[in-house]
Amino acid sequence: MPDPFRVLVLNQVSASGLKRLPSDTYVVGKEVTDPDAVLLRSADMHAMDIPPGVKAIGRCGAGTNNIPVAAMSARGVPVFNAPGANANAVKELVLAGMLMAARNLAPAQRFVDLLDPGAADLEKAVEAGKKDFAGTELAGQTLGIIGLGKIGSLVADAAIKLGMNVLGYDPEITVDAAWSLPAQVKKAAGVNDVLKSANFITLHVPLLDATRNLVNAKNLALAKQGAVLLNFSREGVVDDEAVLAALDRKDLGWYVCDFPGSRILRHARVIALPHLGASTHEAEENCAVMVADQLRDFLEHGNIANAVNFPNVSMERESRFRVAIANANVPNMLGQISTAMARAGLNIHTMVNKSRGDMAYTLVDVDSPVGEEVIAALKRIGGVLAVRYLPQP
Ligand SMILES: NC(=O)C1=CN([C@@H]2O[C@H](COP(=O)(O)OP(=O)(O)OC[C@H]3O[C@@H](n4cnc5c(N)ncnc54)[C@H](O)[C@@H]3O)[C@@H](O)[C@H]2O)C=CC1
Ligand SMILES: O=C(O)C(=O)COP(=O)(O)O
Repeated sequence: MPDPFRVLVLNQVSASGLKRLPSDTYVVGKEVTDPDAVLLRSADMHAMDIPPGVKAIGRCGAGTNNIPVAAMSARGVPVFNAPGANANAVKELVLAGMLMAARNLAPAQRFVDLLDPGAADLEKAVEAGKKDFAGTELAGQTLGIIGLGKIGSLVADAAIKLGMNVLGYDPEITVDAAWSLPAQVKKAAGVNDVLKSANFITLHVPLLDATRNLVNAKNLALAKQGAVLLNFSREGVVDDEAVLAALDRKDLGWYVCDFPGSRILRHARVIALPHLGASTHEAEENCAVMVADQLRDFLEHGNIANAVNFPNVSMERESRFRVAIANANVPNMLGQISTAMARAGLNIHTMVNKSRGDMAYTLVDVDSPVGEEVIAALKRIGGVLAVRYLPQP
């Protein structure tokens, strides 16, 4: 009986997902030591000393900016995520955010909270107060969407159905995402174009060097007066100081965001939520199940689906003896790998090799057991980052 896989869990991950890792072959929990894999949501792994035995990381969500992806790539460790699994939850909260801003729901709620429940003129006070919270309807307004991936495209679809005009910008849109966009979405030339034209601007990009401070003092100066900015993306995508200045000048009407950094807390025109975008039972379950299944397929069979730093590679088992190799995407790796196997008298039954950027990944099924010396020889090949032997009973 092989040793069970050990999976360290860093956040509150849905039990439905954890159940996908059977207790006879997995030890899963928050106190697990010497883990083979880490499952998490938003815990910050940048400062963490990631144990050398970690073979995979599973982010039960979309964004991986909390994980040192480049360092994991250098170790040949895939970082899995759950594309689209929480997109509907975020879309619905974006709609809520637009409505909260358009209808002044936050100050209206505060007004009602302060009414005296015992007052004889309660109804009169309600009717007198409501004029301060009159708003606008969404239908007919223009929504600008920056980032048209899993979330952005769902937001576009919902906004069109609400009667909004939609303007989208995504310089790296995938073919699949482009196909899933409603035909009515108009293409913007850039962030400036979106800011100039939209009454509502919503951000759905990952936090990358290229997207840090994507919305800043320079482009906020172009915003339509009273425009509403929604940030369900990440804190660093927006320059908070610039937003505060734009709110104070009344250039922006509202800032709705899911990341209540210290600078924006308690501003009267900021609607801040505690990173709630993906916090629905459905999204938590979808993400955890998707990532746990991907992690299991990788740990047990070496197959890779939805790793942000690896190609998708999957191969049906054609023999009981499989070797999985992560290597740099440079010439002659396959030649060296097959030579090392041939030297040990191993016959390759079938193999698959794919690459993505600097990373390549190879699965090799051989006809007979693989000795430790072969695995050691494969590890010694320059450019090989990680080697795993995955025999089946
Ligand atoms: N508030 C919350 O709880 C949640 C926040 N998020 C955040 O939303 C982000 C997006 O999530 P998904 O839509 O699922 O990811 P996705 O990967 O499907 O879409 C991201 C899109 O952004 C585009 N993009 C990249 N750089 C861009 C740029 N400079 N300008 C315009 N577009 C650019 C990409 O081409 C891609 O189409 C995540 O990376 C995460 O940071 C995601 C889920 C929940
Ligand atoms: O999926 C994402 O990128 C999110 O921001 C959701 O984060 P969470 O899983 O709720 O900690």
